[in-house]
Amino acid sequence: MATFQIEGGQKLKGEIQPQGAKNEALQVLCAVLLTSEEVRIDNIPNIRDVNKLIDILENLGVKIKKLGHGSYTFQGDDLNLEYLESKLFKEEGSSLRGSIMIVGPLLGRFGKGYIPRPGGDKIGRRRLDTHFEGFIKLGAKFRYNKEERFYGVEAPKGLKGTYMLLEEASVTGTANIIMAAVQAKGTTTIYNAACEPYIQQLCKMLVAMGAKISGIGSNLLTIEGVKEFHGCHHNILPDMIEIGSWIGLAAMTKSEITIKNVSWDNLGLIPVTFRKLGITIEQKGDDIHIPAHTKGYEVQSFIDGSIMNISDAPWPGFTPDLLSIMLVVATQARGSVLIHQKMFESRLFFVDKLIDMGAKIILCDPHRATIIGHDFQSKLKATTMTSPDIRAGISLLIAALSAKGTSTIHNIEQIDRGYENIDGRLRALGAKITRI
Ligand SMILES: CC(=O)N[C@H]1[C@@H](OP(=O)(O)OP(=O)(O)OC[C@H]2O[C@@H](n3ccc(=O)[nH]c3=O)[C@H](O)[C@@H]2O)O[C@H](CO)[C@@H](O)[C@@H]1O
Ligand SMILES: C=C(OP(=O)(O)O)C(=O)O
Repeated sequence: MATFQIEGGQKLKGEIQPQGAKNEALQVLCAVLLTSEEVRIDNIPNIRDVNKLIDILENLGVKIKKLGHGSYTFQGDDLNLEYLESKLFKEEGSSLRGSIMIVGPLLGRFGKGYIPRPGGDKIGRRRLDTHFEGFIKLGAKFRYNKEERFYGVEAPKGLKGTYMLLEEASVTGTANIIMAAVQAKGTTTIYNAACEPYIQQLCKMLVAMGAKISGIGSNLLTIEGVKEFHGCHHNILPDMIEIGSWIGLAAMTKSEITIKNVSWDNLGLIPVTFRKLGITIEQKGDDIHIPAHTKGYEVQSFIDGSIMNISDAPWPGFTPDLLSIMLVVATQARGSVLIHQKMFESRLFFVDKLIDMGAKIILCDPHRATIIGHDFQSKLKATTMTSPDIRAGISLLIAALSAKGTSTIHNIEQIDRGYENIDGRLRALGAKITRI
């Protein structure tokens, strides 16, 4: 278990280039399984979860060439499907959430797809029903080995297009079903589809490979199945969650930071939501400039004067992955705010660490926390803590960077799951952080 030691209270300054998006990378990497031709993907982030998925693809027999930083080619022309029933796959496949998305492409191409119960953040129940209900609708037979926690779907005679209304707009579920449906016979209509930029990017890549998809960007997708998929060249968008993390970090440490090439058009409500906390976000071309908030930032109120409430919703609503960061940034705001995490039931428990550091937070229930900001009148105090999940981890790191004294964060592998060389990039901005 690795650890960060952070000397808080340093002002940071400079430019940051966001990494490629983790959640998009996990989808488009699985899409290489659709074709025997070579697929090139650029801007792949060098993070733990993505590297684990690349290892899984390699063990499945995909030929992988690294062309340069973040650029790879993949060719799945001679796959080793026996790996799917091996002990190694049961270990590797269960270590991240994104591995679930190999099932859809494999089911469509080879008539079978298996997966151990996938891992990912321990942030509450994470069901897979949407994925498997979708495959069943497309004609697959489903089986689940409870003892081994091993899922399987099979469709030896191929998949058949159909209409489906998803029970939830599941991100990985929608991606998985799309990658199966593009290979099904006939037309599939998916209503209540998730439509995050990750999904839009996946659909654009699939279209470049030969798929026929309309409704991209909406929650109603129509897919005409095709037989052949070709190679393509895909470029991953900047990671909007990482961009939000840098915005929060800049505000809370009163630092002036420019985030380069953010793909502003794909940020949805992220800038508007940070502005609700009073944070100044300047758009300069496709960059975001955060000036030093020397006088702090003031929580806005609603038109009727009622207390600010920030909550998550499926896209184009505000992403749940930035609520932990919003919460930590609110601890130094002028004013109060209610953070409502509607999707995940265990994602707010990390606030006890912030309370230890002196933050004024009332955890109302597992989904809601009220934060009474300090307006920098009182600094958070350094402490020793353990990172419970990826976004709580980065939030605790932001708290430690703004705190008085030296903090220690254990289990930073959680942060490394989604943030590329976070300590090196922070040091380049002037932070005092060591990995031990
Ligand atoms: C690898 C990956 O891409 N992970 C992302 C993906 O996870 P993932 O695809 O696993 O998450 P889902 O979209 O399936 O759902 C996440 C949670 O939200 C709940 N839910 C979902 C949809 C809905 O309409 N209503 C609802 O309440 C689900 O019950 C579940 O508890 O999407 C999540 C939700 O944006 C993000 O936090 C994760 O970072
Ligand atoms: C919840 C997240 O990731 P995962 O779905 O991979 O666990 C996240 O990225 O915030």
